[in-house]
Amino acid sequence: MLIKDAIKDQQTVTSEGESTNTLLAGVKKHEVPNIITSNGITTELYRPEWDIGPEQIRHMIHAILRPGAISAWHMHEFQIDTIFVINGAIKLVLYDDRADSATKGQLNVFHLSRLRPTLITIPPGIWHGLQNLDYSESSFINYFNNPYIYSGPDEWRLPSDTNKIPYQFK
Ligand SMILES: Cc1cn([C@H]2C[C@H](O)[C@@H](COP(=O)(O)OP(=O)(O)O[C@H]3O[C@@H](C)C(=O)[C@@H](O)[C@H]3O)O2)c(=O)[nH]c1=O
Repeated sequence: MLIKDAIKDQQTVTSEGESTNTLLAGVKKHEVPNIITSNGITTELYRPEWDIGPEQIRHMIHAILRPGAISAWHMHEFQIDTIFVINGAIKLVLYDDRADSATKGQLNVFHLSRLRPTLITIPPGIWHGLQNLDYSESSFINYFNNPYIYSGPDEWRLPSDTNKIPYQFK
């Protein structure tokens, strides 16, 4: 007889290894191949004709997270973020609180690593948080459609342990 609290796994990936998760409205995911070369690895991160990222990259940052570190929660009114993990392993959690969104109230959780190079584009209005899952520094680049405005950043925040977002980092 099963132990009372046992929970049966549901499908999480297809036979092609694709997540069965539905992306939040406007969120885009684009895997990019590593080109193995005679001297290393080359990976494209932006092409204007891809259906990912902003029309034009107008700002870019490289952010390093210390082991286990959390960077949450962020939201932008006009900035489109495109995240690519450069090294290590990072959990990216998205939460849709947009009043008119078909996916309002829903979450996306991505486990990102250089082992499966993936670009994630986050539209304005989507709350997002990241956590370094590794035991050493992990880092990501984030390229934007707007330059960072030092005098008035397009940046809204909630504490990483807020109860306003139905997700708790551990
Ligand atoms: C984003 C950014 C921050 N800064 C400064 C402002 C502040 O003193 C310091 C840290 O700022 P932040 O906490 O915003 O940077 P960071 O901790 O890297 O957070 C970033 O996380 C990702 C997920 C995002 O969504 C980005 O918009 C940004 O908020 O760096 C810049 O000088 N230029 C920039 O482009």
